Amino acid sequence: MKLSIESIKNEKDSWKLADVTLPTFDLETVISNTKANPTWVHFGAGNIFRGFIARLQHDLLCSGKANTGIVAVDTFDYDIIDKIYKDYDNLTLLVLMKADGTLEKSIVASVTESLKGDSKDASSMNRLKEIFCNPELQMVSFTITEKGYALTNIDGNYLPVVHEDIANGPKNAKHAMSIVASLLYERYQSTKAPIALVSMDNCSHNGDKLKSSIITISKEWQNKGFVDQDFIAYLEDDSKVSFPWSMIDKITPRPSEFVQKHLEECGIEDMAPVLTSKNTFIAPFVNAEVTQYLVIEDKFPNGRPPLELAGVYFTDRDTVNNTERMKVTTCLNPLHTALAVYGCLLGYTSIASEMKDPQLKSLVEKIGYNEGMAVVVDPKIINPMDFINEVINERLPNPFIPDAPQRIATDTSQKIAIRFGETIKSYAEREDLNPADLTYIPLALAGWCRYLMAIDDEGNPMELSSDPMLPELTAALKSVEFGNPSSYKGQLKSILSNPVLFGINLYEVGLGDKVENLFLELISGKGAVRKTLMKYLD
Ligand SMILES: NC(=O)c1ccc[n+]([C@@H]2O[C@H](COP(=O)([O-])OP(=O)(O)OC[C@H]3O[C@@H](n4cnc5c(N)ncnc54)[C@H](O)[C@@H]3O)[C@@H](O)[C@H]2O)c1
Ligand SMILES: O=P(O)(O)OC[C@@H](O)[C@@H](O)[C@H](O)[C@H](O)CO
Repeated sequence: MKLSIESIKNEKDSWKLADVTLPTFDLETVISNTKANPTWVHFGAGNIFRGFIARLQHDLLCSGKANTGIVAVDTFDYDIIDKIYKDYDNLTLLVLMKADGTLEKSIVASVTESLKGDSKDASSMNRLKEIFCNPELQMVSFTITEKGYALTNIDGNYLPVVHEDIANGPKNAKHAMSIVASLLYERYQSTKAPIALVSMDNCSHNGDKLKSSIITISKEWQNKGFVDQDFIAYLEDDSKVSFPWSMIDKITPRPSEFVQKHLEECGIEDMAPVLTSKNTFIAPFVNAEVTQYLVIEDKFPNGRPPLELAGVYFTDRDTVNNTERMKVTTCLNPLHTALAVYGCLLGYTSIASEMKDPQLKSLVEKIGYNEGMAVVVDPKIINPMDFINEVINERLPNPFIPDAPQRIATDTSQKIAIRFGETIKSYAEREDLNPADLTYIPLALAGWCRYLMAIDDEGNPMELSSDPMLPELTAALKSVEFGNPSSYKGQLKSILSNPVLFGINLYEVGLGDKVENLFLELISGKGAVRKTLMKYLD
């Protein structure tokens, strides 16, 4: 059987035999409700959206607590829409991987339409404009990766595409932020109805990041006379346009071959993953862990779906901030990035296997328990110690979650300021703490610099995961020779002093020299990465 609306309608018994739970709502009614009155649009139609966010609305639909679905949009990777959404009637086969190795399979059917945010695709863009002009639209959510919000490059100058969008005005916008700003301009011109824009990416203060990028573009358009001051006032009035903060957590790895095989053995056809031209690893199915947390600031000026009934926490901004800092800057994501860079250097392809490596396990324990926890604020709704214990003892070592350091190493330049810089800044702000006393966070940062040399610990060439800043970063390190520390003549200084990368100039807080010295140890020859880890962690 195939993943299609036709099949889930007509081959119910076969799906049951394959142990796949089917939607219990009337799909055609929900599709037509959403066509007429769309309430929720999501930008960034990738794995976490399909495996977590879409499932929440699906659950509300199944329990009769909602009657519209989600419109999924991609402004960046159109292959996802063509090959994964359109070809499978917007359905997702979700496979949750339990700690005992069993797989829980279901079909998520809450996505009723999938569109390309592509100025060359007039029909998609017209439909998007129509949706944004509909006063029923309540929320627009985002999982477009950290780099999706960035308007500037490593030097703080606008990216070429942003320059173009500013010059061209709201028509023909290309960057995700300009596309959204142009759609908001349509809404402003037509109904001025309120709306919430909810970033669900792993960025600190993600709502502010989204707001700042949208307002920056809009103000540039105002300077050029494309939009009026009242549009800016509309965006800045949070009773009209709100940008709630959020914290999202569910380890959602790239599609695994093991899961693909299992599904094919169950008789489900065409399950092969796709690596798109934009480097997205995606499949008709999504494999993810069971654990999940979503905490959202409750600021929805046009109402929202009752997602609390699907397990989402709605709370105030401070609580979201504290949960987000706990997860993204201390208890999960910094540990992930440390495992990512050292895992790649040491030839690992599995996070769970890395957790069996005594030095790597110790590294994440020291970063989390010893260094990060010192500045964590208890968010009250989730206990930080319980959370980190679950991450270190259950989630990361779970052998059934097929996560790889190579996935997590993607776009590290966009994440390092959030994952480590925030803790360093907190140390700098505290009277009783000194960033220069940190050891394991600098070891992770030096590991990333060593990773950028694209040579593994055996001295073999190593493929780097994609990252928009790789060209500049690898060029800066080009003259550093593996096995020859004397070739190091301060090539890291421009990197380590760049607040765009670390959120702070590392030399100003006494960490620049420390990272340089650790880097020298890590480049000293074959096996130097392992030797350095043993020196600091055994
Ligand atoms: N996968 C997880 O475990 C997980 C968990 C929590 C949060 N997140 C957040 O979600 C984000 C996406 O994760 P995913 O697993 O869906 O990744 P993915 O690779 O499956 O999908 C990435 C999505 O982002 C879009 N995108 C990428 N670069 C963009 C750009 N420059 N402009 C606009 N859109 C862009 C892609 O088109 C795609 O839709 C992460 O970066 C993270 O912030 C992921
Ligand atoms: O998704 P990214 O690229 O921000 O980061 C990679 C992982 O650290 C991340 O996806 C985690 O799996 C996730 O944050 C867990 O909730």
